[in-house]
Amino acid sequence: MKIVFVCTGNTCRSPMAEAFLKDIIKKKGENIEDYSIVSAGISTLDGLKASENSIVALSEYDIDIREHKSRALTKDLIEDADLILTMGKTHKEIILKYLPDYEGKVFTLKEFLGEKDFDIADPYGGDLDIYKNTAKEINYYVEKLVEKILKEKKEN
Ligand SMILES: N[C@@H](Cc1ccc(OP(=O)(O)O)cc1)C(=O)O
Repeated sequence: MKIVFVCTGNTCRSPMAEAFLKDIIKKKGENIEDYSIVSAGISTLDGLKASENSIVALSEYDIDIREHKSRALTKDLIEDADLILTMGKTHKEIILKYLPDYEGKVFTLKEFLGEKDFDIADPYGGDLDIYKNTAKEINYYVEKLVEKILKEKKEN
């Protein structure tokens, strides 16, 4: 299964989501080789480090994202993915504005999990507490995501 998380800069939210998903999938005893889990940004450059506060926030979960390098979202990444999960509504809207054919596989993370409030707020420029809250929120939803993926896998 190929999943792409999308945010704006790919230095804060989507790298957290990517790292949480890899970590939780492994902890559930799943074979990580069965999954391709990446993240990308709608408006970024390739090769930027994760923001310092994101690195610190995830270190509290014993997750190390110091090696993360940002990547710009591409049409190829979207075409190739099974599921594209965006951090905000705008990210989804931008993708579908250019690539409307992929409507069936692009969702906000919260929408995909049946929530009404669609955005994971952008912590960019905020203090460490804001990043810790973002990490907590993303971790919560990624836990739910794993439950959903594994449930669907069992049923199929
Ligand atoms: N605001 C930044 C870009 C940016 C926006 C959001 C951001 O956070 P995230 O990686 O969660 O989208 C990171 C970077 C700029 O001034 O260019």
